[in-house]
Amino acid sequence: MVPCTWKFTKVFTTRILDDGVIEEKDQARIEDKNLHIVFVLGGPGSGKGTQCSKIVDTFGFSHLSAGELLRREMSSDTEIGAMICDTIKEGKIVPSEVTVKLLHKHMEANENNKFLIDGFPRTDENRVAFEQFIGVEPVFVLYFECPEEEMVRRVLSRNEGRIDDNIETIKKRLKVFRKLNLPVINHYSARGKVHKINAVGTIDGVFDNIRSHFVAYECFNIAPLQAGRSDLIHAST
Ligand SMILES: Nc1ncnc2c1ncn2[C@@H]1O[C@H](COP(=O)(O)OP(=O)(O)OP(=O)(O)O)[C@@H](O)[C@H]1O
Ligand SMILES: O=c1ccn([C@@H]2O[C@H](COP(=O)(O)O)[C@@H](O)[C@H]2O)c(=O)[nH]1
Repeated sequence: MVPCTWKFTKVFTTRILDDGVIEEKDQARIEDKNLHIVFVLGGPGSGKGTQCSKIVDTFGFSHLSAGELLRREMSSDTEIGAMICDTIKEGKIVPSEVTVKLLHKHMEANENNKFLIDGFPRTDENRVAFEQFIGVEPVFVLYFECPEEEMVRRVLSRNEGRIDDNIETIKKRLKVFRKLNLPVINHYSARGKVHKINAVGTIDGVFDNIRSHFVAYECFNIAPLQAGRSDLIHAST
């Protein structure tokens, strides 16, 4: 599968506002966007969310943290919310169908076509579900390498009140990471898509290593697609 280049069409959503005014909003369907997806993977506390904010500011991607979307859904007073809560407390993985639907919903509602998907796919089953349902593979994958002691230290001092930031759950999350998440990284590694990032160092120092991968990608894959930028392809070959 290649980065998808389906034709661009629009759908119109109609909404009646409180004052009776009819609002028509044109929205690009996800199937019709020329998507550029980067998966951001690494163990708990390796710094994925922190670096995603910097990538958003510098390269104009939209950030979708699968964990954050699930935590928001968890606060809804529904059966699914309760199931997500139990799963997260145990450091286990929420069924693919739930997570992929949430990601799809947010990608469709967002006009951007460049997405950082943080903390997903967690399992091979997640990966296959995403590729089949969304119909696209990532253009590349960032993998944050960080020693486990450092990840534990960071998570325990994060102080955001998360139900899974305690030593018992962290041990379970690390086990799940080794067993289920590493095979996903190996899958993409075998396809030459993984950029390993040394996640130890200052936040700006780590970002310096990440930056070059986005600069190279934008230069060869995004800028040339924009009208009048084909000169960049020729200039660099
Ligand atoms: N390079 C760094 N050096 C020291 N601390 C860092 C660094 N990067 C992030 N942190 C801190 O470590 C904690 C975890 O970072 P962050 O939330 O970005 O990790 P994450 O990989 O997104 O975690 P999770 O998968 O558990 O959501 C935060 O408190 C953050 O401020
Ligand atoms: O795709 C996903 C992402 C996350 N989860 C669950 O959420 C927690 C927290 O995720 P973070 O990425 O660390 O914010 C994770 O331990 C899983 O329980 C998931 O099931 N599927």
